[in-house]
Amino acid sequence: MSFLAAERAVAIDAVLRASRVCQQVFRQLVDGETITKSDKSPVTAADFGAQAVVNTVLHNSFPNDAVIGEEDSKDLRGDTGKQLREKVLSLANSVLDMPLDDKKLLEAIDRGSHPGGAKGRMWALDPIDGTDGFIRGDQYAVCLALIIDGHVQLGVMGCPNLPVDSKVPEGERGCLFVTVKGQGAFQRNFTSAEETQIHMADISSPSDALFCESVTPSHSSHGDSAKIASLLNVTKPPIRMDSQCKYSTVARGDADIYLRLPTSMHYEENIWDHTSGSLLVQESGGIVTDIYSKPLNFSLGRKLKENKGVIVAHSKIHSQVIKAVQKVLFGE
Ligand SMILES: Nc1ncnc2c1ncn2[C@@H]1O[C@H](COP(=O)(O)OS(=O)(=O)O)[C@@H](OP(=O)(O)O)[C@H]1O
Ligand SMILES: [Mg+2]
Ligand SMILES: [Mg+2]
Ligand SMILES: [Mg+2]
Repeated sequence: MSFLAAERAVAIDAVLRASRVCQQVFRQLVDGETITKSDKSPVTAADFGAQAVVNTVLHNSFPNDAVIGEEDSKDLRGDTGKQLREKVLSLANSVLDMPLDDKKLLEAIDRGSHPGGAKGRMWALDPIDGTDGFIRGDQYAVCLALIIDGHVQLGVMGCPNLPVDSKVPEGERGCLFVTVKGQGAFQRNFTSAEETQIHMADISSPSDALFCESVTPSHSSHGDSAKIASLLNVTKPPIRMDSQCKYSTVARGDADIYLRLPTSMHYEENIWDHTSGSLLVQESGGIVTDIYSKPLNFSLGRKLKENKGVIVAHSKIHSQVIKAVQKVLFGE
């Protein structure tokens, strides 16, 4: 059996089930069902349901593994959380083989509270990355990755709204991206287990590149990215897309550069916003660093404490992109 074959199969199963939860919620989502968290970001029943489902599936196969997950059960507890808790419970049970009760639901969600670190096996989970996109009906992703001794070894990303073939945007939607370090990057759809290897587009000059970046300007500076594009003589307008679908879009050759440019030097990126996506790009021919050209360091806890921003490009042009980034950000 190949390296991490069992983990790969379990992670695919977990992400497919969690994606079904998200799709169900979207069909039923009504105004007023979004909670605003203390950092002003949104969360829905689907974020909690997807985290409960992934953590339950992982626990059934790998009970000793730690999980670093975005959500916690605070908003689902007590009388005030009863209505949401019931909804999340019924959603989770609709895709699980063995039903959870209230207690097991909350426990499953809170198994995502691991602090992270440099030693051992730990899964990083973003039950919905791009919750803003999810609420709008745009792109979002269920992102799960396995980190061993501080290095991402396996990544699975479910993108329910992403067209299977970008040349047929109105065609079938729902892509699953799977990668194990050293084994390449693969795409399949939600309805068949057949996998196709993906590669970044072979590009030799940044001027031919297509950029992608966040939709929300507070997540990545649109102004700085326009200056970088102009310095690199890029003429095509950027693709704006929510979530780690940006990484998968670059990995399968539909865009060439992903820039995440800090809007504040105080913001620390969450590891779950980059774990599966960064391995996917590396396994399809790209380089992922921060704005200082440092590799992303996933061994320092729940945040990328020693990195600022993220710069993704094909290995042939990454150093030229970094030069332009540094010129615009630091005048170097
Ligand atoms: N200030 C700031 N800077 C950078 N990143 C931030 C910031 N604030 C929040 N977040 C995180 O952004 C995650 C969503 O990123 P996206 O690239 O999808 O942004 S966007 O939706 O396209 O605007 C989002 O992930 P989810 O909460 O999982 O959606 C947040 O973890
Ligand atoms: Mg969030
Ligand atoms: Mg996220
Ligand atoms: Mg999230």
